[in-house]
Amino acid sequence: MSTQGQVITCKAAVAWEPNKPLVIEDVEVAPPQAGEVRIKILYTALCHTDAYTWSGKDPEGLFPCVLGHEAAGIVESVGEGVTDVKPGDHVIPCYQAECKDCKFCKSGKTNLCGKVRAATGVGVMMNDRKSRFSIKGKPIYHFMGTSTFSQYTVVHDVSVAKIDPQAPLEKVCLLGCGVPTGLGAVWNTAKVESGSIVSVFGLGTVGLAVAEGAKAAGASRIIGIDIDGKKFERAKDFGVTEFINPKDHDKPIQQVIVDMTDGGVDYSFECIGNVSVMRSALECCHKGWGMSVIVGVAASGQEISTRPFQLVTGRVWKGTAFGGFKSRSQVPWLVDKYMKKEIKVDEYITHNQTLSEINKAFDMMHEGDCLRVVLDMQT
Ligand SMILES: NC(=O)C1=CN([C@@H]2O[C@H](COP(=O)(O)OP(=O)(O)OC[C@H]3O[C@@H](n4cnc5c(N)ncnc54)[C@H](O)[C@@H]3O)[C@@H](O)[C@H]2O)C=CC1
Ligand SMILES: N[C@@H](CCC(=O)N[C@@H](CSC=O)C(=O)NCC(=O)O)C(=O)O
Ligand SMILES: [Zn+2]
Ligand SMILES: [Zn+2]
Repeated sequence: MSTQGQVITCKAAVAWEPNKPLVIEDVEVAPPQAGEVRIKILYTALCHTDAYTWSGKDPEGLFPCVLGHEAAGIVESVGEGVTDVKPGDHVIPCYQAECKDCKFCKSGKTNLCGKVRAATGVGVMMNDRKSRFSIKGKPIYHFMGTSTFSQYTVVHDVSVAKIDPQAPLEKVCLLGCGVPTGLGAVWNTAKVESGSIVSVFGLGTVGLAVAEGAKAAGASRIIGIDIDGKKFERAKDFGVTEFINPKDHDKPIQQVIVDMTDGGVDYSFECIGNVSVMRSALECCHKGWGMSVIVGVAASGQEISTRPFQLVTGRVWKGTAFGGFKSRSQVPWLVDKYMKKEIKVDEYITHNQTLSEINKAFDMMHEGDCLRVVLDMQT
């Protein structure tokens, strides 16, 4: 029986309050309005940004909400005027939209899009500034324009990438966030050249994807820095050539790196979300040209600092959102690269769980051996 035009009642993990366990609830998901798409989510991974917002440290965090933004699914129905996808299409929801028409999209200078950001930042849909999720009439906020911890979600059409239907959704869900962010930080934001010396702070999924991207770009040395020494062995498989544990050194870590690289690295990447490490990442860069890219998301109220002289003497400080990838145009390309075995995805999945086990899955995510946990949403 078709569900088009009907309210769908399904299971979703609801964050009622910061830091309180998520609760699996029966949630009503309204039909998509004009310019919207309702997606049956089959698989979602957990990202540290979900945990960050859940913790209450995100200034944009709103409760109650349905978190989740790294997923894959199948279009169930579309609203009026939606032409780029149709029911049955395999898709990846994209928290970074791409309308191809706004000032940002047309600039050729950024992957940020202005079309729906004002609505997604406050947990509602553009059309009527309301949520499509409710429980017994009480609205539940959307999150990042994706809310993938629900068996069905509604997103804006500019936030949907249509992908190869042959691609395994239980794997390519990862191409909704962490892996593209690391690869793109190297390829799009820093534009690392062959022969470069690179340092990566934090060897979780994002940092390992930076290493993978740097290896593909032909970096001559890839220095991985992590306070958890257990991360080092696995990181070799992603391209890391040298390892430093800051706990093994008395000197500031930036000085250790400057000393071992004849003046500093060409490119550094902060993949943790720690503002003190962001400073170290900048200051380990080579005078005159070294570039540091902030990838990690820092808590509300945190600020970065350095001596301005670091920038006066030629170091460059940048940041990246979704690795600078234009989502609707380039996520399908990333899926194709995965299908051709040109990028890793499976290797980042260390755990599998189901939606009902989501709280356990978040506990796992915080364990040292975990990269990504993928949830099967339909069991
Ligand atoms: N800018 C963007 O578009 C995106 C940003 N992110 C952010 O990227 C960050 C990294 O994400 P994941 O790799 O999934 O996280 P993760 O928690 O798996 O990895 C972080 C790593 O940093 C290490 N670490 C922690 N403190 C450290 C310190 N002081 N010095 C050295 N290493 C330290 C940990 O041991 C861990 O291996 C998070 O802040 C996440 O929110 C994630 C996706 C997209
Ligand atoms: N809401 C937070 C900012 C969170 C943030 O920086 N998000 C990243 C993606 S992190 C994915 O896991 C991002 O793309 N930001 C750009 C954007 O438009 O949101 C805060 O207000 O601090
Ligand atoms: Zn993420
Ligand atoms: Zn746009």
